Order: sequence, then structure tokens, then C-alpha cells
Amino acid sequence: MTMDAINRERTLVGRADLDLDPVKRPTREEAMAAVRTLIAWSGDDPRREGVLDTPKRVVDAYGEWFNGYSADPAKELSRTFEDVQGYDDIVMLRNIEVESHCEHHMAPFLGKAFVAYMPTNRVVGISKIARVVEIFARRLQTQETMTQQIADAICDSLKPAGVAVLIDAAHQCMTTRGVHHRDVTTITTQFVGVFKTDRALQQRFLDFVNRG
Ligand SMILES: Nc1nc2c(ncn2[C@@H]2O[C@H](COP(=O)(O)OP(=O)(O)OP(=O)(O)O)[C@@H](O)[C@H]2O)c(=O)[nH]1
Ligand SMILES: [Zn+2]
Repeated sequence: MTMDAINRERTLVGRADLDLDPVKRPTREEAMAAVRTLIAWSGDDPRREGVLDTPKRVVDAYGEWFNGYSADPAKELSRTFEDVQGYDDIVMLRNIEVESHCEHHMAPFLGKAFVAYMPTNRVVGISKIARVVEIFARRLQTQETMTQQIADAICDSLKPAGVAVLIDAAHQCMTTRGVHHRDVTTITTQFVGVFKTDRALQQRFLDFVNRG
């Protein structure tokens, strides 16, 4: 079982290391009842006509925002191609949309991911890298964890010479509430293999990130 599969299983059934009881997935009706509770907690009346269908919409929206729990990044990366021409340089995707939610407030954080790897002899379909970013984004976690998980998934599956990941995102828990710092973005990076040991290569990655 891959580390990601183990982590996903832990997420679904409870943290084995904390010795918690397994979490049973609530029914759709239970989830909608929870939304009605939050509407009342906000000060509104869940029986008011304008919000009658809101629990259904919120539960559907959660189904989209958090569908990363039912997806497997390793599966997305399992189809690789031998590069017969011997391509041996950086492969990098810039400006991958990140739409995620922080695990502390369940508030959106929005930004861009930049992901590069140095192939050995196999390459992966480039859309699969963007899919891996999307899978991790559609789970609750911190930006740091997400950055690391993307790098780990690519390392585990492709066994490349190196991986670099940079995420630049604005957290709505910081911009729309709390400290209300509208223009702050958070940058996280993870460098593995040659991107960690070869400073010139790391700088090339950062130069590509900053190309505008
Ligand atoms: N390191 C990290 N922190 C995050 C991330 N998303 C949200 N946070 C922070 O999580 C922290 C939670 O702090 P708490 O003091 O427990 O919560 P809080 O009282 O709501 O904090 P404030 O946001 O400062 O009002 C806050 O500082 C958030 O800015 C993330 O992806 N990574
Ligand atoms: Zn937050």
C-alpha cells in the first residue's frame, strides 16, 4: 500500500495513531441537518424559503470541494511513457490552479502551483500532474502538507531524479476574517533529489516560476 493510500485510509477511518474510533461517514440527510444547524447558528431561520434548498446545495458543493478523498494520485500517475528520444531535462508545469480549503477553518485558499520533475527514462502525461495537484487540493490540509504530498506522490510513482513544487496562495481565513490582511500570499516549496542538491537547477526552477 502506498503512503498516500495509507494516509487516505486514516483520513476516512480516523487517526490510528491517536487511537480514535473509526469515523462513520454520515448520511446525506445527516450532513444536510448539520448545515441547517449552521444556518441557525449564523442567526438565520433554516425554514425561511430563501434558504430551504441551501443544505442540499452546500452538501453538493462539499461533494465537489472534497472529492479528493475518493481519488488516488498514484493511479493518476501509473501510466508512464518511455521517452525513446532520451529527453533528459526539466519538465515543468506553471500556473496550475489551486482551489483548496485549510484544515483549520475550512476556508478556501486559492492560488497557483508550479511543479517540475527531472525524468530518468520515463515521463508521465502532463495533465496527470495537474490532476494530482487537484486531488490533494480537494482535501482538508495545510498548504505545507499539500506541497509535500504532491512532491511525495510524484517521487513514489515516477522515481524521477528530482521534484520541485512551489505553491503561492491566498488564504481566505487571513484575508476575509481574523487579521484581514488582503494582499498576503503564502509561498511553500518542496525540493527533492537534484532540485535539492543542485542549487543552479533549483534556481532555474525559480526563474521559470518568476517568468511572469
Ligand atoms: N501553517 C499554516 N497555517 C495555516 C494554514 N491555513 C491556515 N493557517 C493558520 O492556522 C492558524 C490557526 O490558528 P488558531 O489560533 O488556532 O485559530 P484562530 O484563532 O482562528 O487564528 P486567527 O486566524 O489568527 O484568527 C492561523 O494562524 C491561520 O492563519 C496553512 O495552510 N498553513
Ligand atoms: Zn484557515
